[in-house]
Amino acid sequence: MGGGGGGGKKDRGEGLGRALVRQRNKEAAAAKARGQQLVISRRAQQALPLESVIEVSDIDAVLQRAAEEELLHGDDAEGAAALTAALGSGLVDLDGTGATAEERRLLREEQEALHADSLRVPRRPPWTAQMTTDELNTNEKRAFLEWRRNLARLQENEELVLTPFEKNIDIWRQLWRVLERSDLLVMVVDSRNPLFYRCPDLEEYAQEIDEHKRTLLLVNKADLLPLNVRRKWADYFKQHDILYLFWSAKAATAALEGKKLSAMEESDSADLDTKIYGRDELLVRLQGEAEYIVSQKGTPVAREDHGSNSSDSASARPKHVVVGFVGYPNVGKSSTINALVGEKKTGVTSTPGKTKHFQTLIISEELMLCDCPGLVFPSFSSSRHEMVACGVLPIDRMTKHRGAIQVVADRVPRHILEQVYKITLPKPKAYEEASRPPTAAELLMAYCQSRGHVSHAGLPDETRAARQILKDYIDGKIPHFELPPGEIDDESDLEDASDLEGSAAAVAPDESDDYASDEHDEEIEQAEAERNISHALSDLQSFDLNGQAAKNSTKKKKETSQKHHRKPQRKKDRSWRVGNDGADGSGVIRVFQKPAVNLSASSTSVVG
Ligand SMILES: Nc1nc2c(ncn2[C@@H]2O[C@H](COP(=O)(O)OP(=O)(O)OP(=O)(O)O)[C@@H](O)[C@H]2O)c(=O)[nH]1
Repeated sequence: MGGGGGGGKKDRGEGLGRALVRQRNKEAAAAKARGQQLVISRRAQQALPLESVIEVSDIDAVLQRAAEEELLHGDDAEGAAALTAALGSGLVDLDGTGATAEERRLLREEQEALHADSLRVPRRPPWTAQMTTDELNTNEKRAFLEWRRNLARLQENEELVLTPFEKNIDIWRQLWRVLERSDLLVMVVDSRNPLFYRCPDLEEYAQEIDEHKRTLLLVNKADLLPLNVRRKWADYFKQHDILYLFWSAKAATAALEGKKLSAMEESDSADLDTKIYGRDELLVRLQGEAEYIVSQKGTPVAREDHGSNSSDSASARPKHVVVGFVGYPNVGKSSTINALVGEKKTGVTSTPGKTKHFQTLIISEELMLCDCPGLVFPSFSSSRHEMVACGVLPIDRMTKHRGAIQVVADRVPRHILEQVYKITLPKPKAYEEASRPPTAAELLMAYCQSRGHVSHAGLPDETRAARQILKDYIDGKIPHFELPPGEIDDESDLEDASDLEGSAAAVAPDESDDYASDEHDEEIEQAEAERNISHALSDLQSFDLNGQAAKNSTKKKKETSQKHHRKPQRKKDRSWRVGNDGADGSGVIRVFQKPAVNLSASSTSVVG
């Protein structure tokens, strides 16, 4: 694959691109060494596409954003210099050293709790329709830099490790717009670790904009979570007054194609708290919640906007309730929207950070959806490696792969890794703790050996192995999930994990892997995943974190008829994005699908 004749051209292009990147890096390094700021001309900045700026080690990008015209040269030059210095030093080394000693960990936790309030989503400064665009712009940039400065100050505290987060104001502006427009905010999270992807401050911010706005936690990828684990999370969410529901964009998409995932069969026997909602049920619920919120406000649905552009006059707008979708990259926002719309409107890939602009989709006369680009919120604790493993930082930009692989090795039982990959991992030495997880080096070595992956230098090709393993982990081929705080894994949770469709594919060594070449092709990789899934279910009877052999090895896995439901996915196709709504440059799609069953008779239940 990969378009024969284009190879040479592509190579030349990459060469030039690399040279430019190298040159920019050199300039940035030189500027940093001189303690200078890298000033980028206004024209150059305007020409830049809307790009996520997350990787803090990319000093060029950080400085580029920090060098915002007069804001850095104006009345607060001292503070700006401090910000630049802090950004250039503290944030670069995020791998942290603090988690080694127990005392250090406790101290860090204490400090994190103390500074939890400082970890905020940037607020849009107050504005009025009378303000000029320039005024608005400057105010927003100023407030944003102040936010960056506060975070940079946090970094001066040695006990705190701030994870990479979104630093492009334009991406946050997208979030501001979605927040302002939405009646109901849907925070999409990955069910395998919902708290990692939840941002409580965003919920608070929504209520600051309007006290009636509510946030619903859409616990997506629930097809990867056994029923009894969903039960535990349901209890946790209810205890903590979190409005939530379980959902699987994948299952909903399959249902649109007339197929049923095994997770949905299991869901049929679940109660309201733990069931995985279907597409129509979700639409009913979303509209019901949003209408309830609007009724609480006491305003007619064609209400005054919460602060979008003045040209977007209330009278011209239809009577929709608006549901905004937000969340980290790769949690499945686009897949969810596509499933709700009933056809492909937003691109889906396993590469985080693909959605760059928010999109508006009119589902019916009453319901409008807003899809926000994926955002990496600032947080403490989780390491950069963890963020790669959780799919929020792109694998392809990963340079130190062992750290992220260690996250996988620590979380997935040794024997599951062995079964999934049909490899044998070295046992712990006599003087080591018998239950210790494999090291990243051991896992990578065993994987490379079994596949014969050798790099140019004749060494095991760890990079290729690491990318593949991480991809399998993120896609759910390697089963894993977190339990609510305080819950302890028990065997039944683990055994149930073996019933999950799409989990734990036994990936035979002779199968080609997704990273067979640098130009990995997503369609091939998805087709490969399909082939593997069917072998996995019976192999995972003994999913057991403590390494104990599973009982019930005779229990046959349910062979589902939907194993091959997943078609190879295409790359994100954004050709449908045409025109804009005239208000803020965002695309508007009129879908006018037949609304879900009886939307008007929807429930308005609010947990808690
Ligand atoms: N198993 C499973 N995988 C899912 C589900 N929903 C999405 N995915 C996968 O998760 C990956 C990310 O999905 P997207 O819909 O592109 O995620 P996104 O949140 O829009 O990502 P950004 O564009 O980066 O913001 C893709 O590989 C999807 O196939 C689900 O319900 N179950």
